[in-house]
Amino acid sequence: MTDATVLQQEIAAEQQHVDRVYARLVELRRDASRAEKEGYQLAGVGTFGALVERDAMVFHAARRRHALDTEYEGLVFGRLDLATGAVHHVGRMGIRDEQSRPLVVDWRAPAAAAFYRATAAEPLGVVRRRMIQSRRERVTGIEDDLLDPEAAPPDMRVVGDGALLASLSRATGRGMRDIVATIQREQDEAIRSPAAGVTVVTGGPGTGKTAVALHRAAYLLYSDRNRFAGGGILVVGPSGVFVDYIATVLPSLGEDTATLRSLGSIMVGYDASRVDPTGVAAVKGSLKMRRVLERASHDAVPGAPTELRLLYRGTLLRLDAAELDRIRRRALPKGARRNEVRGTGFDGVFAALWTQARAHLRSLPERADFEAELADRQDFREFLKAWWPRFTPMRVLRWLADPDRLRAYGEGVLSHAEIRVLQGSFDALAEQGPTIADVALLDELDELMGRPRQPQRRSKDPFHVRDGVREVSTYADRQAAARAQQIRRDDDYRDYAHVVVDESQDVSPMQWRMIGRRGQYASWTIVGDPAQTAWAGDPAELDRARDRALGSRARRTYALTTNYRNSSEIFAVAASVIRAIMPDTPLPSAVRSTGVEPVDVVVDAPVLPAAVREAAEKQLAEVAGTVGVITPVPRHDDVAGWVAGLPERVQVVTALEAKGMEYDAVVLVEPGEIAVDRAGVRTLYVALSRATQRLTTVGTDRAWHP
Ligand SMILES: Nc1ncnc2c1ncn2[C@@H]1O[C@H](COP(=O)(O)OP(=O)(O)OP(=O)(O)O)[C@@H](O)[C@H]1O
Repeated sequence: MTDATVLQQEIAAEQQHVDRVYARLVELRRDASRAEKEGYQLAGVGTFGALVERDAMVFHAARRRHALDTEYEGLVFGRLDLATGAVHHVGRMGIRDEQSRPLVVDWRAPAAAAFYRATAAEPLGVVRRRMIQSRRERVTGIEDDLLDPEAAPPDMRVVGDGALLASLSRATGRGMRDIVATIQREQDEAIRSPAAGVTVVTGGPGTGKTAVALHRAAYLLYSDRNRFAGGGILVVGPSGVFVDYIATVLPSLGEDTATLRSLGSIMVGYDASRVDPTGVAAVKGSLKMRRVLERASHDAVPGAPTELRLLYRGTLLRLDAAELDRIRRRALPKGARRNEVRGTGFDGVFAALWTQARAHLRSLPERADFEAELADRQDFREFLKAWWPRFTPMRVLRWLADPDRLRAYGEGVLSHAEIRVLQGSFDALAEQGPTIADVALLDELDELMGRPRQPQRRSKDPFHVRDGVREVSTYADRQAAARAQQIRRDDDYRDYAHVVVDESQDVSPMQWRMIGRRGQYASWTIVGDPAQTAWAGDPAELDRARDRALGSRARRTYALTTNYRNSSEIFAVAASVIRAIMPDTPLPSAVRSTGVEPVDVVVDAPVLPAAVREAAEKQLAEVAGTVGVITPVPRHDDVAGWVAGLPERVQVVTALEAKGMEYDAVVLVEPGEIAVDRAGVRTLYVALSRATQRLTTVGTDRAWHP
């Protein structure tokens, strides 16, 4: 029998099983829909117990049906033949037949762990591991590993090779794909690490840290759904571009309950994408800023009235600047939150006016009436509003655009050089909104000042209350509400059960404080690579801030060692750049070779635009997937103009936005302008390690190359 015939026969055998699974899926879907409807009909009974039962039934049925719909594609992707003779099929979700015998084991279940972990050296009871590739319901290919030849029955067939390599060579789309079918052993160990404490995953470029972090979120949701779906999982990435890139992975695994946020959008109401130059970001990210902001949050309001003059029953009552200052300071001792003690400040004004009135006026009403009289006066109310307004964090941060205020707040905390670095960096706040680094400052101010009291927002609740039980009016409402119920949280929700921080090497000390506020009761997964950090500040301070956010929780560290993204030719260039400044940093080994060497183009400045465009066009012709054009931050808009009109597969991003991203081909513009200092060299290392197939560097200077 030829190899091709054997393969066809094995495919046909797997197809039979897959057909059974999909037939069962149709039944399960029907059952789930029926359960949803029956749940609804329980409403007619009207007892409290029945209503609660109905809520639970409809909710679970809706969730199950949703999962059955989303995990349809590639549902079964693996098979284990065990030494005991047992056979398990592994897939995106667990499915049982009518007698409750497993047809598919969920990839996160303990029984599936061997699929990812068994090796020839340590087969874990597995004789043959089979990867099943399919397109919708059709099995298209099979790849086997014979792990324990001694235990193999004589008729066992082994077909194909290189499932992992085949999957790595597929073209890159706009979003990251899930790797559920080809998770490697060292990755699996990190994914299934215990839920408690802190799991730290390190590894060089392309080692699957992001993929691991996301699959870990899915694993935690599976292993303890009540805790993690109930409390919520927050996934933090560096930029909006990155969050878009990873946004589809969890839904593709049937999970849509995690909250994804970039560092610029963790705080409610902001979605920053502007970046500061690295020197500015280093000062803004430093813990010294806490003291600077604390001073700002206690300072007098710019342009506020410096005296109060009130004509009261023919007598002038007057509080001068010194008196008002004294009242403010007394109401706002160190550590007090300005928005929360506003009432105390007003009480101070009333008290000072009362003292004066008593000294100058012979007949006076009761004090309460005196205060009521004043409070009724428009001019007095306007004074109070201007003297001690309700503060938003943005309002106070904008004060730092004033050089005198910045100098006063920074005095003795920041060096003169640091104050100079910050000067001007808050000027664009009003017009362009905050930078990513500013958002952590706003969050700190929010914490320092407390919230202005806001009118309670009426939430759109589809339920109404009947006999003390929440009710909805229509079947459609109930379905929608049942699905939305578990992900409906307060906008400013902070009590996450788990926090995943990706690209953690770029989280500044101030940003660790911002994230830490959202994970005080959480367990954590921290993923990163110190060699890729763009942080130009003090590394020891970074460690301290991270340690404080994580507290005394126990830590486990996992190191990933294989680069699955870059061809070995491309990674060799990236590696030479980082070795020049960090000779001892452990580097992963790239598993795939394409035989295509990266190209370095050096041109004169006037022809740079044409050379960049030409390089992008060439790569479009050579790869089927995405082409990333990576630029120094200040050049982004110019370069976008140079490649305007090229197909959508071409994406222009700055070297900072390229963090965590992946493209089939990369055109890297002016690498020398990125590698201006040590932090810049690390950023260049990131940019050079984004491509799976092709890399062209185009610049006016080749000195960046070690
Ligand atoms: N086990 C695997 N099977 C198939 N593909 C994988 C596997 N592990 C990682 N990959 C692929 O390798 C690429 C890199 O993965 P990922 O982006 O998670 O790496 P990373 O360590 O976060 O990289 P970086 O630090 O450079 O941002 C992705 O395309 C991912 O799908």
